[in-house]
Amino acid sequence: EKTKGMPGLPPGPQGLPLVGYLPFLRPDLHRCFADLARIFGPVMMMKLGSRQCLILSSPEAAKEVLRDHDATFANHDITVAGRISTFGGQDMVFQPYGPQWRALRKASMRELLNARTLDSFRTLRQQEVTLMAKELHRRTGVPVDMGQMVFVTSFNVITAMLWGNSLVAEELERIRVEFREVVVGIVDLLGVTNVSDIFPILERMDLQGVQRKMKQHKEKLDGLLSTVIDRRERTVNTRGVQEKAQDFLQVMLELVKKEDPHEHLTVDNIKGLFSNIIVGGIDTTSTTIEWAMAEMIDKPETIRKAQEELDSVVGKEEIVDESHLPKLHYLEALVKEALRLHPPTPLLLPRYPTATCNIGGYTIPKGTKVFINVWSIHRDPAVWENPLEFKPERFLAGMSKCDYYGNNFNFIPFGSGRRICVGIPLVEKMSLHILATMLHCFDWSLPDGMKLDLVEKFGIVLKKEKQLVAIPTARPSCANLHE
Ligand code: HEM
Repeated sequence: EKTKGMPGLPPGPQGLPLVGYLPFLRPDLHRCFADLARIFGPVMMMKLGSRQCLILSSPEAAKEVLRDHDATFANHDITVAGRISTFGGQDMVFQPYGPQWRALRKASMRELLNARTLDSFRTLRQQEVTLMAKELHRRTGVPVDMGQMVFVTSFNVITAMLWGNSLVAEELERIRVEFREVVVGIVDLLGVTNVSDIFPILERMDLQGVQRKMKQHKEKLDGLLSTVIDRRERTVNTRGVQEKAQDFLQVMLELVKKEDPHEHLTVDNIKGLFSNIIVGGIDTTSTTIEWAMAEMIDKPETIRKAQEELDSVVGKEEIVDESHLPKLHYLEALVKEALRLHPPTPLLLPRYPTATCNIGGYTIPKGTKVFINVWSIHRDPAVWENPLEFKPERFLAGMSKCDYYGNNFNFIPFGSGRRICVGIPLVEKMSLHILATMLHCFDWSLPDGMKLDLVEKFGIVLKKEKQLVAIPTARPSCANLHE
């Protein structure tokens, strides 16, 4: 297809009139796209319903979009369910590239996710990780649902940073359980291919019930966040200005009062942002650690190497703290290798161009939905030697300079460019600290008769199909847990 002297559209599979290629897609979308890219190439286009979709599967093509044309592709594509879950798109992820997005991003970076502020929460993270280790110690010899354990720890770390201890213990416990249900529910629904997105004309009919279910989750989330905000407002009012809390919620609430449009935020902006951080940060981080543990249990020599490093850096009988993390090079390589083989967001967060442009020598019409298949880029044999093998050493040798900041397009688990994930500094600390503690304090084995599998379940977050259950056995450093 050619339009007015411009190059043609990228190649791609032919679909049917009206529905396009939709009826032929498999549920494991990342693998399905990868299989098709082997036929049509790394810049591939297909129609899904009324929507033109571009699927990019090579580092070069990703670089064109995320670096060379970053400004044109600086918007995340919002879905009907995404809009509901983010208070009408009032959050950061789905905010169009503009002043409101800038205000949210700036506030998060300045007040929460920069090195200095993150450092000020170091003790808090230590407490939560130690609590996890104590809990695991109590369960020595008993099967533990690893994903759930890490989810609770990540939740405690992140929410304590967001709103400190505004809630009394019993209330916190209740809220934590409800939050987990809501987060899991929202993440699941965000991964559903919703007919309402493909045929906007059908949105009102909500044929799969996705919108109805998402509204229920959003109502619950709204209630939970309102409780947290409400408690804070009351605490500040009764205690007076001098005693007000210094956490992220407090800073955000002050921005509500600002009149300068470059700083002003609404309460829905705060709820949307908190929803991004909780929904987008906790499940992704715990999934990463679950995959890392699963791969390591499958390849026990990796556990042995990680424990040797920990014993030498931390000391056999000491407890890991954050000052050890920069010296744990093998462990860092392990996390990177888990993120390579199992990128938590396998198709990143889809973007769209705000103007018609040229990618890979093809015309990409304005508004096209763009998927970057990071899962297939991370397994591309042209880029990675033995790509299906879990081999952390590759990040110590040839790929040692690969970081998380989207500069090397062979490895982009957090995206790249101006919409790159804001949570990277926190993920780096949390994932290493949790994993280091799990491996330094315990040996791990599978329950009798249980076979490990590494089967994925596609969704907006790529999880293990079956949760990982493993049995901890105490190592010498556990002796220090109860001091
Ligand atoms: C392993 C864990 C995580 C992974 C793999 C991940 C991945 C991603 C990806 C792929 C994007 C889109 C990037 C792009 O379009 O180029 C993103 C955006 C985002 N992430 Fe993360 N993320 C993780 C953890 C977190 C955490 C812990 C937080 C919060 C503290 C967070 C908050 C966000 C936000 C707010 C955005 C939207 C940024 C924007 O639109 O400007 N993420 N993340």
